[in-house]
Amino acid sequence: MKQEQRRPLLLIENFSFDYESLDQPIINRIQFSLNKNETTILMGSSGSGKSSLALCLNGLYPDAVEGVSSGEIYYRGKNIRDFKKGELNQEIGIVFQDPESQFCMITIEDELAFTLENIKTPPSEMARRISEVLKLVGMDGLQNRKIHELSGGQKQKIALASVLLLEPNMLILDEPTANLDPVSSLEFIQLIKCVQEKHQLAVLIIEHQADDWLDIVDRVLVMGRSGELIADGNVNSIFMEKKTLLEQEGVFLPKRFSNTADSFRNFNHRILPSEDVILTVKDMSFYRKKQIILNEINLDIRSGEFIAIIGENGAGKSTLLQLMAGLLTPFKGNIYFFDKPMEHWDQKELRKRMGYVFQNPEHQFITDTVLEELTFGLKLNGYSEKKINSTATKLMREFHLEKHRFSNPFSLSGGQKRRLSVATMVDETPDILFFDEPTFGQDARTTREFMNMIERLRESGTTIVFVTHDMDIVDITNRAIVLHKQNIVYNGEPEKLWQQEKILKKARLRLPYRIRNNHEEGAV
Ligand SMILES: Nc1ncnc2c1ncn2[C@@H]1O[C@H](COP(=O)(O)OP(=O)(O)OP(=O)(O)O)[C@@H](O)[C@H]1O
Ligand SMILES: Nc1ncnc2c1ncn2[C@@H]1O[C@H](COP(=O)(O)OP(=O)(O)OP(=O)(O)O)[C@@H](O)[C@H]1O
Repeated sequence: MKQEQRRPLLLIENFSFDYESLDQPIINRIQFSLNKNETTILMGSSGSGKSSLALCLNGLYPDAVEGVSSGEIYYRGKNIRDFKKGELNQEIGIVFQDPESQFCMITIEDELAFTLENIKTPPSEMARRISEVLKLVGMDGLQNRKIHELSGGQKQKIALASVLLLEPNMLILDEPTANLDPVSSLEFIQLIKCVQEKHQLAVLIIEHQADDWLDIVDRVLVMGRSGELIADGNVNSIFMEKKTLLEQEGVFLPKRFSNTADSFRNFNHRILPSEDVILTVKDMSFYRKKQIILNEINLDIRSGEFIAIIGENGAGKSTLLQLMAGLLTPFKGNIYFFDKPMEHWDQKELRKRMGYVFQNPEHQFITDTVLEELTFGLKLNGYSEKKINSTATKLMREFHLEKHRFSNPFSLSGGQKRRLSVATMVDETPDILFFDEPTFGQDARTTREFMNMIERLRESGTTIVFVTHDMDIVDITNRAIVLHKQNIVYNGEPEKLWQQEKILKKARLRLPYRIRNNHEEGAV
């Protein structure tokens, strides 16, 4: 533990918080302090209130939401209620779970300049500061790019850059590596370590999977489902002594503390794909604004396969997924679904036979309640009310959304949104399901249940295609497809991919934990 901790930077005393729309407090009489020069990780099951707490800590809540708080929070000894509007945001920088919600300008440069203007940086210094911070987050030279045209991982890096410009004393990062490729994720953690050490920051990281953070974390806090703080201590004391409690709460134990880290390995190997090709990508190229994204791609997908599309941030994974699902049209070449060119399919029929889960769940929501979201597709397909109700009830139970039946989808927690977006696509059994990073933001229990559901879908004949950055999940698929520089650079069994050091390196991938653990030396 680092020294220099006289008065806590942030002191939280008997603090509770309720959303007016919910019948019980989300945060329940919690008490802790955060210190200068200390890195803390906050864990807890999905929906336990971690993001809500983060927003209370930097003073955005309860004012910005229909909610009520009690108890006190002090920053450097001063009650946060007594800070002027906007003052605390400079002291406590927060990178939101959904970085998109953080941006107000069109280009990267304008976004960062806007932040600098807010803190009254002289215009003559702006270009230098922007260039420096972009270099720091690995986005050098991309000043003029439009933010909405960035990949998910690139957006996350810009959100961090924007907060770093404020030079805060405390940094709150809500699932900051969720959309980063494996190597960017490790680099990001190192970046946080450097920034933390250089400025002696207090850092609070909200994460479901603590593994890669362990070396820089001083302290672990865990929120329970009842909104109480159920654990507060150092890494060893929490993950060794409170194992059972954490498992009961559905919190991921870091793999080095867990006996079940390999549990996914038993999945899927007994379900063998058939030889029947259901989808073919033929000589397909795709451009965005004259820039080539995918070049002459050829690919067959067989019925019953479980496929992972992987590669570095911005490699074109989501683009390929959307092309295969008929949501984008190739610039050149063709895509055939059951031997019929995509453009000849009737859209309604196609949507019935294919499901697509977007990287950002919010892009999928079209109604005002969870229940309506779940029944929307079923109604379109003309099912009886009885069938619609029973399917919606089953899905809400399976995805732990019963309590939120009448909640607005946009007010759900990150993990709940992700579960809802998946649930709306599995109301029937389509021929093929495309998932863009379906497991990010999930706790251990919901990830396990999700993977069980994937197995059931495969048993009933659905082909599954994932975009993922989770190499332990890639490890249990039938086939890994690696994208790099507009091309497929690997297309085959994951087991053989793990031996291709050069490909792993250039595509910024890592080995799965089981292999890293077997030969720690030289592991990627
Ligand atoms: N604006 C809101 N209005 C009403 N309820 C909300 C709102 N935001 C969050 N909630 C509810 O509060 C609870 C806690 O949400 P929060 O986002 O804080 O959880 P979390 O621990 O960060 O979850 P996750 O790990 O899934 O991101 C959830 O049940 C959620 O549905
Ligand atoms: N709407 C858009 N307009 C222009 N360019 C875009 C648009 N969406 C994505 N791009 C660019 O296309 C490239 C591929 O993006 P894509 O989202 O397919 O990458 P990805 O491999 O899924 O990345 P990530 O892992 O970060 O989600 C990136 O360079 C991205 O900046």
